[in-house]
Amino acid sequence: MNMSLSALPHKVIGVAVIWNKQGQILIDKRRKQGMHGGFWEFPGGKIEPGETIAACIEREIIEELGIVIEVGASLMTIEHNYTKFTVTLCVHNCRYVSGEPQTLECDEIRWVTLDELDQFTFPKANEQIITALRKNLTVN
Ligand SMILES: Nc1nc2c([nH]c(=O)n2[C@H]2C[C@H](O)[C@@H](COP(=O)(O)OP(=O)(O)OP(=O)(O)O)O2)c(=O)[nH]1
Ligand SMILES: [Mg+2]
Repeated sequence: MNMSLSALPHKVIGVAVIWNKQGQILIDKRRKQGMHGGFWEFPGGKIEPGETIAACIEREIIEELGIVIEVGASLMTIEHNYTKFTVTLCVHNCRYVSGEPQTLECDEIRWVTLDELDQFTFPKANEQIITALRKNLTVN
């Protein structure tokens, strides 16, 4: 039987590319269970009804990592179809402000350089984000 994409759940996610003063980016390793368990990601999560993207990203980063950031410009918006759901990733560049990152909702946290990103496994949709960061492009 042919399932249309529209039959799948759709998630709209605010995603933070958080830069520190050393030019490193913060990534976290998702917990083992579920789809994309054990993958590395840029922190973020679902946008709640009535919430702006910036407010979502700020809230998610406090909830997941316990740190304060400043949400900056949009880097890009990505639509991606996974087998069991579809996502819109609203990716913003952000600046680290304060606090020590804590593994409140993930297994591991690292500050990495752009060159080091290859050493980590990300979900498929992230290829576009990493390419854009490397090219220092601003899309959308
Ligand atoms: N935060 C984040 N999510 C990403 C990235 N790349 C990517 O494909 N995603 C996808 C994977 C997840 O299914 C989704 C983020 O969802 P989430 O962390 O808020 O929550 P979830 O879907 O794991 O949990 P649930 O509440 O639906 O059970 O977006 C990324 O770099 N960062
Ligand atoms: Mg999340």
